[in-house]
Amino acid sequence: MSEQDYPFLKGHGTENDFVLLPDHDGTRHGDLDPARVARLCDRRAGIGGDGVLRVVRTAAYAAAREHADPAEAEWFMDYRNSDGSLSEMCGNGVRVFARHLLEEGLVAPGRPIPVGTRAGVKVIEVDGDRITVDMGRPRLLGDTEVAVGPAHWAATHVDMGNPHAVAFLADGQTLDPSGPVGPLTSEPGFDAEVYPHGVNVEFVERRGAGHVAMRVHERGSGETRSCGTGACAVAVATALADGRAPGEGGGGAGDATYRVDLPGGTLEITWTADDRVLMSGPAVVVARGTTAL
Ligand SMILES: N[C@@H](CCC[C@H](N)C(=O)O)C(=O)O
Repeated sequence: MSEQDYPFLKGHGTENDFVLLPDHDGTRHGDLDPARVARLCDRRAGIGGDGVLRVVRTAAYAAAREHADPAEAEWFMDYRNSDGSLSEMCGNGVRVFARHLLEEGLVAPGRPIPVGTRAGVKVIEVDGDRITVDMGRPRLLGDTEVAVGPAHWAATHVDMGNPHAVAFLADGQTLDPSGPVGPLTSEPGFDAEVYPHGVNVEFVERRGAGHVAMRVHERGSGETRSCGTGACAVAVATALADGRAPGEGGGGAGDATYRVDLPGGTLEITWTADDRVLMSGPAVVVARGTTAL
């Protein structure tokens, strides 16, 4: 191991995969350079990942203290997309992050784990293989439109801390890459006035009562095999369409739970009667090592 080498770990939640960089005192990585994030995430020349999770104490990182109180959340997830850009939130990432904290003995077992993010503090509970995060209140911001080539769809604008456009396929359309959604090798079209900082776009196929399937093109990472905030946005938009949204005028009488199938696995999303979104599914750390990248 040379002096430039530093530790990393690799983990994923339903195959949404991340490089974790422990930097507890915030002295090792400073403000992560986007080019270095891209090198780490490169699937041929790097470690490979949809994003990077820097593991830093909230108290040790000035940017973290703008979003989270160190007294409330000891740890901060400094998230970057694979192109090096920042995002406010990553739902699968925060579940992998909690798994890592627990495995390393950095948090007490059997207790809720608060983690600071750029979208505020999220609380995670671990029950064996299942990791559940309370994503807080979704924001429903109206209707918009997305496009892939000549095909276009009406979409629902949902903010889960980060921006999403959820498009339901028409009857007879499928998510198969041979269909109108295609292989998603480039960014879908969207309204730049609605999303000046870009957007994560979800395409949804209904599978039955309380059950949907989706594919996602993520801002800053391209098509991924899963997106936690995307699955939450999809469940919220589906509940809205089904008349199951909580609260006055929403029509819902209690919790609305959806099974969301993604290429990399299945997540269970509940929009609670008191207007919080809970996301559950597996999250694991699969490797550790050192790198000089
Ligand atoms: N995969 C993530 C979302 C990551 C951030 C997103 N690409 C953005 O730019 O907002 C998830 O699991 O939520």
